[in-house]
Amino acid sequence: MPTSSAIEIHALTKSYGDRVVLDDVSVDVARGSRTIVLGPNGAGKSTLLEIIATIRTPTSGTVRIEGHDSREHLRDARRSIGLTPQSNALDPLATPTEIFEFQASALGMGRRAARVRARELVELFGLGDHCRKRIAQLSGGTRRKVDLAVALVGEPPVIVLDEPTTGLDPLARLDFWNELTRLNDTDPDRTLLVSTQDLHEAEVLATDIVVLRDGRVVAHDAPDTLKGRVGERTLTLAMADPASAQHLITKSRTAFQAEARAEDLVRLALPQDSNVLETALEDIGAMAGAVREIRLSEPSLDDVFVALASR
Ligand SMILES: Nc1ncnc2c1ncn2[C@@H]1O[C@H](COP(=O)(O)OP(=O)(O)OP(=O)(O)O)[C@@H](O)[C@H]1O
Repeated sequence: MPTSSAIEIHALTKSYGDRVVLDDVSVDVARGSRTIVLGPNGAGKSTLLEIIATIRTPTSGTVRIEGHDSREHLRDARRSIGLTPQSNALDPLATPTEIFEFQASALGMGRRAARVRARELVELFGLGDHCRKRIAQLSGGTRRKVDLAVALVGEPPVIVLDEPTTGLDPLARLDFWNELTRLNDTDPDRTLLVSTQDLHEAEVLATDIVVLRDGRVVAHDAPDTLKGRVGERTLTLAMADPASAQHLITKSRTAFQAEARAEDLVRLALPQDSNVLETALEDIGAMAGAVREIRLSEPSLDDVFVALASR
């Protein structure tokens, strides 16, 4: 019976000589998720992704891709996965169409099927104007799209991307993120596993986050759950005067507290999944004229990273 995990990693270890780079890593990546791997430089992100993509071998442990053990059933595991590597590895003198057709042939497609697939990918990624230019003539953002398209030639259900938007300008990044979410939205069973150093990228894309530190998994959860673990959502109100602040603290059914830095400020901690906010807003509504400003702040992935990824 198929499991709900697209990737199952069990007791994975990778050592180079005495140096342990991945230390007993066990993670299940949910099918259809966009799972982001975070961690400081040298944490082992690329090593983990490359082992999953079957281009490095582990020292011990197992990886299953869509149920295929990557040692015992390497061909099936490879067919289930597409990798967009960290650095741009495309032939600068080839055109996107040539690259797609070459990759399709390498996957065993006949010439006609390869041509059809190349045309589909040009269409899918809006590469019409670029498909006959050489890679060296394309912008960084367009090259990254070609990298992603290459990973998709064989329509694998799992796509692995190692730091996909490094070096792209903000608009090209936005465009690339749209492509990634679209891929996932159009096929809810398609799984994306992405490593990044960019916490904004993680914020935009992640349905799940894995935090690696020193080759170990120190957290694996939904972004909001991780944020809830390292901090709390807070409602802060600036009241018209200290008397109104005091009035709200005494009258509200919720636990508003005075803010030490100013007498007209009050704050309320908002636990996840509770109706404290609803109650607080009703109480605030009753004295709306006395409220100057309302601010809702949440812990961010920066807070998660600092708390979990740094030593
Ligand atoms: N072929 C190798 N031989 C020896 N050590 C290696 C080799 N490849 C990687 N390492 C070491 O393994 C550790 C993890 O490297 P890896 O590239 O997986 O980390 P990373 O989290 O992707 O880092 P970054 O964010 O800087 O890309 C690093 O200390 C690196 O020096």
